[in-house]
Amino acid sequence: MEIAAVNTVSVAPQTRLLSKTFSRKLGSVSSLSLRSIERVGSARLRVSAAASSSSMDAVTAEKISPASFLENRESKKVLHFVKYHGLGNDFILVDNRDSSEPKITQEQAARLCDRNFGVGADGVIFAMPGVNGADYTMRIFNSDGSEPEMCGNGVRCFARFIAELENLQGKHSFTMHTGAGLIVPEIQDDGQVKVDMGIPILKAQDVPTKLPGTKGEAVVQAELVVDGVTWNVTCVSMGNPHCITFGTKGGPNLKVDDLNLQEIGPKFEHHEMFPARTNTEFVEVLSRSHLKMRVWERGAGATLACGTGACALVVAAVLEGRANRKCTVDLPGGPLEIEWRQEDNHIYMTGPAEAVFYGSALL
Ligand SMILES: N[C@@H](CCC[C@H](N)C(=O)O)C(=O)O
Repeated sequence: MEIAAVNTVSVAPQTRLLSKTFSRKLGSVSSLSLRSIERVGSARLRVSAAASSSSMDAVTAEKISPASFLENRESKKVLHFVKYHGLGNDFILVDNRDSSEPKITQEQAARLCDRNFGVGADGVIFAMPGVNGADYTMRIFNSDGSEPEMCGNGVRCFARFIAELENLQGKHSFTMHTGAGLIVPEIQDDGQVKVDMGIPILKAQDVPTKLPGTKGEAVVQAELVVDGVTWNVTCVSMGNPHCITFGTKGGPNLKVDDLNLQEIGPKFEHHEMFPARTNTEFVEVLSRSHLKMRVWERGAGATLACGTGACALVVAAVLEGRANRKCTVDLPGGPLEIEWRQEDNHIYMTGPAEAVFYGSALL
């Protein structure tokens, strides 16, 4: 894949996403990076030099180059996107409301997610028409191209993306169909998004894990041998599978900063006990209402945050008697507020989601 630096491209006139409101909002983002991606033919991908500007208003009338971008910008080959992140867990959001088929393939998504040869992201999210009475459908491809059932940080980004597309102001909630069923995000007055993440799944075969149940059908503080070391793990599905550990058998409580995630993460992800692979959360208990975690995500590796992971680990901490039902979870990218509510058994996650740049890719 050949990379060529090209002049910064302003795609504002071509994208319907850049409403006046959106432009104004993006304008308030400091050090905004604008990128434009162009793939020419099948093998070449061009990435513009990232432009830093203290305000969107300063990014005006830039030279548009190369010519092939101009030629193709109105054609079907152009993919317009907006990049969002939730605590550094970053996604390319695609307005797919006119079709129930994703606008790009899983292979194309993996190429766009590449941090050296593409836009760079932990995944691509498609905002699609709703099914079964839901307002919208969310589908997501991981950065390796695989398709997970759910994504917590992605839901918050999705909600903010929909609010921009539909020009919704203030507090607003809607329903989303996902691979994990119906999910209900609510945008708060302060811009944070509170999400009803539904009921955690604990039955071993539904997580799925081949580990035998230790508390009825649930896998709680079970032993898992990884690379010759016995870890204690609890398995929870939030629609997608999670393996949560607070440390090794008989070992001290985890100090998550000391972990070599790149080495240990893949060994959990591909462990034979997880037939659908797994996300893994390594957790340090700071107090009964304050937990700290690092995550190795299935299909994406070490990320700065994982919303479903934060929910799953609070469930695990409660089941293991380590924490209360309402916790602050510190992730590498920042904190999330999580509550596993006794009354309805649902988990609620509250946190931010921000737009960071928009662009176009020629496919
Ligand atoms: N980061 C996400 C989870 C994304 C999916 C995950 N990699 C999987 O394959 O299950 C989140 O915020 O929940």
